[in-house]
Amino acid sequence: MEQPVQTETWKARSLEELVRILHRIFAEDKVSVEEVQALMESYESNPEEWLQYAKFDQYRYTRNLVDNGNGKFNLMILCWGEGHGSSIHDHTDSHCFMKILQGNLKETLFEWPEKKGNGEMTKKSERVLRENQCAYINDSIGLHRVENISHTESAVSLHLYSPPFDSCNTFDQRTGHKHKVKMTFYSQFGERTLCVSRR
Ligand SMILES: N[C@@H](CS(=O)O)C(=O)O
Ligand SMILES: [Fe+2]
Repeated sequence: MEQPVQTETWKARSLEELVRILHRIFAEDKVSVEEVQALMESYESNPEEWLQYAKFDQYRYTRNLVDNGNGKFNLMILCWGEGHGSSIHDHTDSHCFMKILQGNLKETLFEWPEKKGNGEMTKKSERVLRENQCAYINDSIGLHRVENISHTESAVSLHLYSPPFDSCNTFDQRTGHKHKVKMTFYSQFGERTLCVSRR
């Protein structure tokens, strides 16, 4: 008889412990999506532990690297000012976990456009993610847009991507046309990333 698959249930009591357990999980050959999602959800957000990474920009959401997961994953904190949102995008064939540390974020799911892409993109669903919730998406589920729709409160989220990636496609909602974009970190390990401009 088949044994039900036993996934471990962890409780991360701090951000540091969460990172430690993630390293252990991702050192294995096979990683269970449910296990990672449950682990991330088990961490009760404590601003004292993540404030050093939470660097906001006035104009758009920021991506702040917390840990590079020994090359297996990237863990980062995203800071969303009032009204900030992402464009519709994919996740470059990676697994994407998104946990809310503060505030609420609205997630809208879209279908992949037809090959050519020549018309309004199809909305599949939308939901509001609340503090401590952890959502999951990958390219086979679809595309999404994430927004802090609040006019009075900022939002902070913790994202894990595996394998790590540094570019993705964004999509125009009206036409479905896609556009490859490079993604950057606003800060890494708590230090603001230097912008070097070359001529
Ligand atoms: N995937 C996006 C954030 S989100 O809108 O899910 C990023 O890494 O910038
Ligand atoms: Fe995303």
